[in-house]
Amino acid sequence: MDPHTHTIGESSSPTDAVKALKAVHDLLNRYFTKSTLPEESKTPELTIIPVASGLEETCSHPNPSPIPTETRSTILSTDDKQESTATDATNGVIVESVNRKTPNPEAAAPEAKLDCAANTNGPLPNTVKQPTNGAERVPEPDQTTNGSATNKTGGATGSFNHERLRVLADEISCNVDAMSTEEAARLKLVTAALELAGAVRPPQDAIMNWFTQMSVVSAVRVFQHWRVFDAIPAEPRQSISYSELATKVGVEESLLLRMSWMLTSGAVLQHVVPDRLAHTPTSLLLREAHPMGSMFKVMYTNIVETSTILPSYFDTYGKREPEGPSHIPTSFLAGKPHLEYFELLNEDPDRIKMFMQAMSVTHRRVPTTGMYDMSWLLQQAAEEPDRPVWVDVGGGNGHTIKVFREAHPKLRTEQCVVQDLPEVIETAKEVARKDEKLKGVQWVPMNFHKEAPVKGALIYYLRHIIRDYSDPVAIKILSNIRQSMISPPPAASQPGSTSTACAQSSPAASRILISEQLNTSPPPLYSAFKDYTMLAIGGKERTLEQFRYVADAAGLEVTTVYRDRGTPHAVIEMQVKVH
Ligand SMILES: C[S@@+](CC[C@H](N)C(=O)[O-])C[C@H]1O[C@@H](n2cnc3c(N)ncnc32)[C@H](O)[C@@H]1O
Repeated sequence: MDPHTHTIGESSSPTDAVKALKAVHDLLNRYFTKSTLPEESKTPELTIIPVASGLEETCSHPNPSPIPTETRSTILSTDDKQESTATDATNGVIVESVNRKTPNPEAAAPEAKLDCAANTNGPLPNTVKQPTNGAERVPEPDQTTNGSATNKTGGATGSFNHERLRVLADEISCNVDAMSTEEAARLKLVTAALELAGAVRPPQDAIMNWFTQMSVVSAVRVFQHWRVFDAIPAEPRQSISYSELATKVGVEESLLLRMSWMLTSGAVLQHVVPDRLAHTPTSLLLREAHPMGSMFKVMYTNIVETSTILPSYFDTYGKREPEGPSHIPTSFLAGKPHLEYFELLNEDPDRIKMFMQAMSVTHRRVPTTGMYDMSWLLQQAAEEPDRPVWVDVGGGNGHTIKVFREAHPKLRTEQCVVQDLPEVIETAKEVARKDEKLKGVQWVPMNFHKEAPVKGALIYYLRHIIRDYSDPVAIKILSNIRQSMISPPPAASQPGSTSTACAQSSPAASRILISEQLNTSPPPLYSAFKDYTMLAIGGKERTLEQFRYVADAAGLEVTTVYRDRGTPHAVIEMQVKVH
């Protein structure tokens, strides 16, 4: 074989991975069926905090059916002061209708009835408990994609919960066959494997593992800065010698070599015998042009760089949640504490561009469409053709509207509005001029801390907005929108409107849809990390109870929660409080 060529990911093809996992499973099974354990591994049992993961139930289904990502049937009957919950077994969305006196119009639609018998997948991993009262019932989300919690296995406490380890081994086995075709199966497998690895790792190794991860992260950031990832050939089976690469990026060869070792041993790059370097699928994502490369830089600043000033930040502002929107850890780090996070980003055109590029990867991990029942909305939009239907508050360059329009072509651009900061809108409008899919969209510059200029829209959509802010700031943003929700829609207030349909039906009440993570308390690792990154910018991820708190303080109430099954993401619907 030509030593200068190789196959990316050669050592870990899917077939090898499957064989390896099966072998691990067999080994573990043999190990667990042994009646005795070595004396030294027997440590006193410690208290284990139960955190439901849903893995146990999943395991009764070795080959779950794929979860379609589009369209969700819904709901629900809505009784006074009573919550109801249903799981759309076909499509994987959990819908909760909560605490609303007025029945939802869509609840009566026959096609909206949930048919649990149609669930051919067997019981869902996150079966929801029946409600007891309005405040208590917060069903556990499917945490299988959210990271591991070794306290379930007892590994982190120095003892082992063998039953849990068996469940994990089964989980790995259950999902091995399906993982190459089903994203949900792959995620479950990865999560179980991580938890298993964490559980069988001695505590010292766990901490040593943090050091290796810190070193990998540090070396990645330096290589990004030197543009090393862009200097390595990206074509399959290509590599570059260390000496050629050193010349290309202008770095001493011996230094480049040492830094590369961190990344080849960390499986970020691939060493090709005898003296060459090649990309892996992971390092390809870290190149300049790739959104994940931008996301890495954003996270590096918000987590790693910010961590260096967090102690002095809290010494300065007090050991409490940042109130924001200015005087937050990231602006303190930048030496410009008077700025808000987005003011800081907007100061530097390259930085805001990088941020926007980074945000585009969230669509893969964080579902945008597919959770909310759009059928009633599209029907209402047709009945009120002059009314603004979809106001995307903090909608950036219209990327989310585009995703919705692709999924729901009946959503007319003329009824869609994108609102954002004036500088963002200016650029977005320019770009959108060449984009057929955004033709007709209205672009409205605004500041959501001060106003909500479009009155009486059917939906005010806030994706990844509220979580950027503390409770007082979130309450102000929601209160501003509430003011516009209680103002009449333009069609109703404009005499001589061309709409005839409008005259036949009364305008539906405005709703707010908040699309972001819905936390549990305590959250699993992946959700906790996201909340931690929000702390750096003065924001927070919220539980349902915390959403209810900000809604109530803004004169709103949470009416329905549409929870995605595969991720901790949800759409939280709010309406103006009626009592
Ligand atoms: C985290 S991004 C979310 C973008 C988009 N909603 C999404 O889900 O991808 C936050 C957005 O809020 C906008 N924004 C920040 N501060 C704002 C303000 N005071 N008024 C209006 N928009 C603002 C930003 O420019 C940015 O587009």
